[in-house]
Amino acid sequence: MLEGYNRMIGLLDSAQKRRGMLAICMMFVTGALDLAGVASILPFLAVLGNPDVIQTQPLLSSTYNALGYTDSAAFLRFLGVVVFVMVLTSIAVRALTFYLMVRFSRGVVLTLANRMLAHYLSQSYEWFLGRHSADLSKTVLAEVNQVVSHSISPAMRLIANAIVAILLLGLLLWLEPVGAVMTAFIIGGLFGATYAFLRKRLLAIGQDRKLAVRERFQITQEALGGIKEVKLLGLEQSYEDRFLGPSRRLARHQASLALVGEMPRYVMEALAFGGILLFILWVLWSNNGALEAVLPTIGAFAFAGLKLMPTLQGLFRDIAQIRFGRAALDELYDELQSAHAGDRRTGPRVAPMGLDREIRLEAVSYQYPGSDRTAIQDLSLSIPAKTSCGFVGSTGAGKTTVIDILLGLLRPSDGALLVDGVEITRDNMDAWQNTIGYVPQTIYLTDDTIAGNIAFGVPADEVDRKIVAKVGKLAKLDEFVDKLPDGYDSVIGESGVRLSGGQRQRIGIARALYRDPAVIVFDEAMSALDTVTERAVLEAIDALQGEKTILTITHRLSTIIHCDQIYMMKDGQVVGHGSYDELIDQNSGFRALAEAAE
Ligand SMILES: Nc1ncnc2c1ncn2[C@@H]1O[C@H](COP(=O)(O)OP(=O)(O)OP(=O)(O)O)[C@@H](O)[C@H]1O
Repeated sequence: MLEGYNRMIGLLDSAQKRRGMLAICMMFVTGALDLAGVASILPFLAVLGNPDVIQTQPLLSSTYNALGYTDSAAFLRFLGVVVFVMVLTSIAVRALTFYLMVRFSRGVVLTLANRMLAHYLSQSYEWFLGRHSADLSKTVLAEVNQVVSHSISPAMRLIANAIVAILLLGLLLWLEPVGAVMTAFIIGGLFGATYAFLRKRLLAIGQDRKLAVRERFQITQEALGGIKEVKLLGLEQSYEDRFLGPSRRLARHQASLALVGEMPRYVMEALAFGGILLFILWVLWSNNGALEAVLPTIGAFAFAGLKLMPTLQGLFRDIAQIRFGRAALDELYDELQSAHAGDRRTGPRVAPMGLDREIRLEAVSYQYPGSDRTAIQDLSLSIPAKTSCGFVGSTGAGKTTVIDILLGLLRPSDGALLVDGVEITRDNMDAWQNTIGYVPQTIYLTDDTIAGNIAFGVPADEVDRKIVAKVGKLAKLDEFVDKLPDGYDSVIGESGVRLSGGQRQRIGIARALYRDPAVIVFDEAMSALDTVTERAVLEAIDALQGEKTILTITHRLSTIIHCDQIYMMKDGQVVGHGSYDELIDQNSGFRALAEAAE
């Protein structure tokens, strides 16, 4: 339990720790005011039972005289008003505490979710290769809520309620030590035994809840992400069935937790009722049946018991919730502790380092994390500035890995990436990456205008229209855009103009060109295009020859016919190098590829 508390504190920043302390204090004040309400009943009941106590009890008689009362009925009314005001105040403070608590917990959800997302985004690209994106979404969107509602909030209530319970028990002890000790033993024993019995089970269902939530995220992402295949293969029912399993488990565990939290209440109500009856009889017997003498004690005991019951019930429910929430808390905490930060770009955009002479890979090897073989072995190559270079090879040859190394997304396990003779390290990585424009196989379009999509990531009011028009022309996008009623302001994406594959690809090229990079990487960018569209896109690329350094990886030889040099790859190594014609002459593997493509 203590370790759990330490972990929760570790998740909060210092302002939240302060606010959390304030909320706990307020919860305690609420409890204490409740207690004061109970205590204020005492004199009221005493006077109600026997008005003579006004004279015999020193505190009552001095108040009575100080306030100038002459009539005990009027004084009783005054005591009634005092009790009522106490109760009202306690209700008002309770409402304020509730508000503070809600604000605090929502605030923690907000900042923790942001912190989690920032933490993920700051991980290296390599780190993401071993992760399932549904899992990361789950932690940011669901687990943060879970940790706040089932760990942090109950833990705070627990502290405040524990103090109130101790005070209430103290009051009972003062009123009637034997009865109080018996009450503490019976109720404490009941809760203790129930918790001991359920401890392991609570932890287990908390763990399985986490797995069920993960499965739900994965199934949803799979079904909606691959909707085309799901529809074509008629997999709707199968996904619905798969989703039902974890959903049922989740519902069952939540219901179990709610039941566990409430369980002792029913037994306790029966016990408390019987206990109070027994207590009255016992107090009467020990006072020889003088009811009015013991009425205040019985009344206060009953009231304090009435308050103590929900407090202890709340304590038990919170302990059960914390146990149930432990799996999610541990996951979030470990997640924040484990992965290292450092790949995050902060501050203003660094100026591109540019490229004057060459990009060079020197004896580079790369092994994917968790893989037992090297994807790239001892690879050396040189790409002069302002030339074009193609990478070909069958699937699994290592083309993507080489490009990811050139992009600085993967760090060589051995060897180095040099740009104009300078090794690319963590320190100059931003400047190198800002030198590159990247065109992937599938262009990710946002629900924005064409101009917004070209100037991807630039705030709308900072988009440079002249550059948009210039790169649009270079990417051969202008013919299509000129026909649209709103031109570059036409909205595309989910709610706008539908685009063909070639048009998407040309938006991708314009996007890569927007920041005027010295290097452009085409990563299978033509694979999904038909040959006519490919030719049109290639014309756009041709226009860049001699201006930019162009790197292309592809399966299709037609894409790289005009490249200045081509690297043919196999099993992570270069097995052929030269111009298209040279390779056709000299490399049988390349010839076979070319023949297969015809
Ligand atoms: N994330 C990964 N984890 C482990 N091994 C990987 C990973 N990605 C690729 N590999 C392995 O590295 C080798 C090179 O893969 P790479 O993706 O670079 O080839 P490629 O030539 O680009 O293939 P394709 O044309 O199919 O994209 C392959 O053997 C592949 O199985």
